[in-house]
Amino acid sequence: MKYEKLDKAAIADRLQTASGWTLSEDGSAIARHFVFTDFGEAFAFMTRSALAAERLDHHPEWSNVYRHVDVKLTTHAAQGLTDLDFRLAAAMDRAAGGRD
Ligand SMILES: C[C@H](O)[C@H](O)[C@H]1CNC2=NC(N)=NC(=O)C2=N1
Repeated sequence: MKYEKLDKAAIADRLQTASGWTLSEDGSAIARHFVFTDFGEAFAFMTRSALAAERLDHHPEWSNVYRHVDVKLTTHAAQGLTDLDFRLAAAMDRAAGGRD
């Protein structure tokens, strides 16, 4: 698959509608920390996110401790951010709201 790496201006633009996500220092990834009421809610979020990731064929780097989920999104094949990262970020935001 051909991945089009976003430039600085495009990343800044996409970040405006990805509230809660922060850009890594080197600009190659976005990250968000999700907190849920308990482990069950965190894991349900991860399940919904995993299904969204499969649909997009784009996968998160993440870790889970109890009710916390740390997510980092980057496109390995492009060694930077692409449209897919922001699409997955939006899907994960919806998954956190239980709507995905
Ligand atoms: C063949 C398949 O499309 C690729 O291996 C996909 C799978 N998921 C992926 N996920 C992420 N985050 N980056 C990738 O480059 C990537 N590549």
